[in-house]
Amino acid sequence: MNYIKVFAPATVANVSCGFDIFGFAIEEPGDIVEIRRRDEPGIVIKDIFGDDGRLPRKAEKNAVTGVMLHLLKHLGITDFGCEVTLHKNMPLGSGMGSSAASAVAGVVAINELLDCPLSRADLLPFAMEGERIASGSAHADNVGPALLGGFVIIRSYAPLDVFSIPVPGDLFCTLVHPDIEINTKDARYILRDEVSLKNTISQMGNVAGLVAGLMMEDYDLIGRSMVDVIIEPVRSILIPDFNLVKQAALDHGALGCSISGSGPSMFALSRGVENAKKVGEVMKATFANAGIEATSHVSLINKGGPVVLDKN
Ligand SMILES: Nc1ncnc2c1ncn2[C@@H]1O[C@H](COP(=O)(O)OP(=O)(O)O)[C@@H](O)[C@H]1O
Ligand SMILES: N[C@@H](CCOP(=O)(O)O)C(=O)O
Repeated sequence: MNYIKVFAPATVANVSCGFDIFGFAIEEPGDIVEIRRRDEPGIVIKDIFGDDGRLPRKAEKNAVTGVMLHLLKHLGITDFGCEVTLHKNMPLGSGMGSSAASAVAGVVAINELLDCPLSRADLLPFAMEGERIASGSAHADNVGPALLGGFVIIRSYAPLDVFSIPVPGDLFCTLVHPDIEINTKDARYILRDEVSLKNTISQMGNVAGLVAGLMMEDYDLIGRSMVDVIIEPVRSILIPDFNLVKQAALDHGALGCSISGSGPSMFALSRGVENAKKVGEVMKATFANAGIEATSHVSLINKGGPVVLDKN
């Protein structure tokens, strides 16, 4: 095989109460990566579309190619050469798992081109290195679901223990991106190191309730459990009119609403596609009242993860 083209989806990380441990993939948007072999060894970035020239062109500095270098090193391959084209289909610093989509598409593509020496699940630590390149932190709650699909739980980072759980069939995500930028690195820096016992107890109850709600298809329990007393109060100040946008979503039937990843995107979960669309409209309108343009995506939870679009 000389050429491959791979799609990897956007993701919603944290899912309110599960900082660094919960995430799910959505259907669209997602990044697309093309890799073509070349005779000379080394990975070069040929083109990046959709980033307005902002992403690093040096292979080791870009999440899409940095993960490829990590994988080649692990496999002891020194003579491999390729050109990489990245189609960046979502904004940077969006809270939609933009860097993760690139990293996952990149690592899946090169693994396929090498005839799959590793399983998809075994690619996770390499995809996490893409997050380290992007934000200085190798969190797995975006790359996990982008790679494995579905609603993913990171039970432990050391050792890495990651798995997907079932979700109700009529559960829809509304993801709304206001046109501002927040880098994950900055949004992690402002978090406090210490958490009170009271907040820990409250958060643990909601984490347990959300998992149980998803697995038992109990929509009310899902909604009651989408409460984050630790991270949301700190980060929401970075998002203009956060409380109004959240309240608008809840007033129009969302089960729950919170920050997507480190923001500025916000997500809501709803029962049924019509409800999810309505919630998207009111969230966008509330941002518009604050003078902020926003775009929305309504999606089922994407159970498939990355897709090979073409190869030859
Ligand atoms: N392929 C890539 N796609 C997106 N961001 C990348 C990529 N490679 C490196 N980065 C860097 O990662 C940062 C954006 O990632 P992050 O802050 O986690 O945002 P997001 O929430 O959108 O993933 C930017 O500083 C960007 O330069
Ligand atoms: N758990 C991470 C998730 C960051 O998600 P992103 O989509 O903003 O990159 C965090 O909250 O820092």
